[in-house]
Amino acid sequence: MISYHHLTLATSTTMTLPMASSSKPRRVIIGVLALQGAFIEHIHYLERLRIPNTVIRAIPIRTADQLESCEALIIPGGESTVIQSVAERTEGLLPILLDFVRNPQRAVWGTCAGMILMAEEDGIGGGKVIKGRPPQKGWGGIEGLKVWRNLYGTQLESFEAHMEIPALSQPTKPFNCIFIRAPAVHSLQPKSTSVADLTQDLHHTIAPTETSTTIEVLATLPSECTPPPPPQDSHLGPSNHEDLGKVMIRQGSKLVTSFHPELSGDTRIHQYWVEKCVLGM
Ligand SMILES: NC(=O)CC[C@H](N)C(=O)O
Repeated sequence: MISYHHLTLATSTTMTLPMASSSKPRRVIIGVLALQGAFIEHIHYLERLRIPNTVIRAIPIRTADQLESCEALIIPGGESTVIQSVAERTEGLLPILLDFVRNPQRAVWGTCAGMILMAEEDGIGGGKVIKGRPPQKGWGGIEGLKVWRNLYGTQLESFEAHMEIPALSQPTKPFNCIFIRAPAVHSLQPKSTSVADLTQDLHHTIAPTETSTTIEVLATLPSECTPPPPPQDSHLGPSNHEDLGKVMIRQGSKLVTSFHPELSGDTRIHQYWVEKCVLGM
């Protein structure tokens, strides 16, 4: 089911679907925040997708105007403190970015550092505290998500976990999940919504009235891979041990993954996000 080993170069084939030729294709512009980190890989993966009757244009986002031209956004992995500080120093960008990320109608996907940035406003712990700067703030996106930066350890503790993810196409084909100084979920306690664990369920359905708010846990690491709990006396409060291994979480149009699908050689998570969160298929 799941194998776990240290990081090696990953190769795999991509999945493509035939283009339908009949009706006028839907055009969608997807932005990838390009302030720092692994943004170009996401652009390349989006360009590889083949979704019937859909034309995807993937563009790098560095300004508020560019963001406003997009329907959906990926916040890539990299270094969340650097992405935050470049966003702060880019005129007019941060307020538009925060509105975009917090708007339930906008599809947003955060990978690794991007997941950190999609935590609650006061929901980030761990990592280095930079002297003279206030604690890093989350931008929001997933309700009740608190994360702990670098809980799996340093770059040297990077690892791969081959996991079956039931929500994806070819669900029994393991996905190569690559963790690089990944954050762990400190706790996932939404105030007004429910959390559905879909890691085992191949035939799940979420009632239509709940789809916009229900939090769906789509992948969880096995217990032997989960990191040790963070300090219990931090400003985040006690962590929830059961939440630590949750590595792929969706809430309506929002998705977070603590690993790097854009380095896996496999486009199935990009396909999933575009189909379910961006196009609502
Ligand atoms: N691979 C990554 O995106 C690492 C995230 C990084 N540890 C951070 O705190 O932002």
